[in-house]
Amino acid sequence: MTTKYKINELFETIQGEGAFTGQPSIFLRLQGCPVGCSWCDTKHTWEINLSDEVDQQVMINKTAESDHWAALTSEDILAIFNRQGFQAKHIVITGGEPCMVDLTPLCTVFEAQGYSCQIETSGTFEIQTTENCWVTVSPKVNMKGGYKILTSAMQRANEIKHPVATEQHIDDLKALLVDHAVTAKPIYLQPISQKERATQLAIKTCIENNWRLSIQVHKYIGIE
Ligand SMILES: C[S@@+](CC[C@H](N)C(=O)[O-])C[C@H]1O[C@@H](n2cnc3c(N)ncnc32)[C@H](O)[C@@H]1O
Ligand SMILES: Nc1nc2[nH]cc(C(=O)O)c2c(=O)[nH]1
Ligand code: SF4
Ligand SMILES: [Mg+2]
Repeated sequence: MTTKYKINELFETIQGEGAFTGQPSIFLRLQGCPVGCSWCDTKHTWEINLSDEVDQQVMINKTAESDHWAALTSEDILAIFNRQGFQAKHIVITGGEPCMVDLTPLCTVFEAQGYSCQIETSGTFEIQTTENCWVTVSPKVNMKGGYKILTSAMQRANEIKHPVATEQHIDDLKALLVDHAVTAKPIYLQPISQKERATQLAIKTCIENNWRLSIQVHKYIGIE
């Protein structure tokens, strides 16, 4: 049977985070995440209720965040890209937690059509995707769901992007890098929710450690 993915949002915008910041991108937001970060931007994606399934057109036409999702195959998704006239050639698969499902079939189809793929993941599930896919791991420590960061995810990561608001978050990241033997990867600090104190902490810590700053550009310029 052809795999169907539960899609909460599908839109074209500018990537606002990490190494691809500034890149026109098509975003696919998958439904479902059990990790439970208290400051999560996308709490509307957490629960998967079968009663929240909607038609693809209803999902695409959403004007506000909701927990509605549509079940789509890779081919359904490609057909929507074409119908919408999207020009971006980079696809960001996020959520929710996209790595709860095997993304290999999806990324294989996209890459065969000339797209590059990127996954945004918490690193708490096995990362199943193509070799060329860019993987952004944003490790989550001590969250409500109790999920643990996998060493395989830290090793697969092309970049590590850590949300920070307190010194504890920096200490958590340093411990993770040691525990999972991570060396020579780009490390981004991302201030949580544009808070002034978090941003100052991130700037200072980036300079001290030769890490990079990711400031969720889309929120500053008011795009999706
Ligand atoms: C919404 S998550 C979805 C993908 C995946 N579950 C994850 O956590 O990486 C996408 C990115 O947004 C970050 N994020 C979520 N809420 C945030 C917030 N309030 N401030 C800064 N970054 C946030 C996450 O850490 C992650 O890098
Ligand atoms: N513009 C834009 N860039 C993003 N980068 C990561 C996002 C996410 O929610 O995963 C995101 C998002 O929601 N919008
Ligand atoms: S892992 Fe990602 S989607 Fe899940 S709660 Fe945390 S930030 Fe939100
Ligand atoms: Mg977002």
